[in-house]
Amino acid sequence: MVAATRAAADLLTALGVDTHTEDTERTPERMARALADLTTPPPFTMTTFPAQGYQEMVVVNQIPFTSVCEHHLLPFQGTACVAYIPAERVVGLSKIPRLVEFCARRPQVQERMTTQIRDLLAQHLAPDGIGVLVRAEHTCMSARGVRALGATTVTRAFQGQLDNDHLTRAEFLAQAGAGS
Ligand SMILES: Nc1nc2c(ncn2[C@@H]2O[C@H](COP(=O)(O)OP(=O)(O)OP(=O)(O)O)[C@@H](O)[C@H]2O)c(=O)[nH]1
Ligand SMILES: [Zn+2]
Repeated sequence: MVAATRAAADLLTALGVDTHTEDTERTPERMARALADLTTPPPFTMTTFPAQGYQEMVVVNQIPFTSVCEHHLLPFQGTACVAYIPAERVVGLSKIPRLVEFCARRPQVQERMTTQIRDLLAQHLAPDGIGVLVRAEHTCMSARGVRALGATTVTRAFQGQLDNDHLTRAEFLAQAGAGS
């Protein structure tokens, strides 16, 4: 963290921010820690169990996440809805928000985060179908630049039955609140 703290101090100084007041003398260190927290994926392991005859869609909705756009390193925040149709196994439910967090806590673009969630779930679980819908607000688009406060971006990724079967996909989109 020493190098990052020094770099943060240099950046703040270059921007004309005083880092020598009582309030701001530890700001470079806090800034370095905060940015490391936002850009370092936590460890991730998957736990699965036998499906025991369960064949219907499993939907985990309203999963909150915070990521940072790789263009401005500013946060984008929102929710993900992740669904799958089991083949042989089901996944430990908490592992789905953990998977979302694993994909979010790194410099990202929303589209790639969405497909990474799908592809990692496919790799670890091999289900019959996957649907991912991510809805987010980008502060690089609301707090600065175009200042489109309240604009939300929706991205989706599908695989297997959710990709091929329009009725199944429509059922997922209704669950994910895609129309709202
Ligand atoms: N597709 C995509 N674009 C993103 C995402 N996050 C940020 N961006 C965009 O990345 C683009 C970078 O454009 P540039 O023109 O290089 O940067 P800029 O001058 O800061 O652009 P403005 O934001 O329009 O002021 C902007 O249009 C951002 O809105 C994302 O997750 N997905
Ligand atoms: Zn951005």
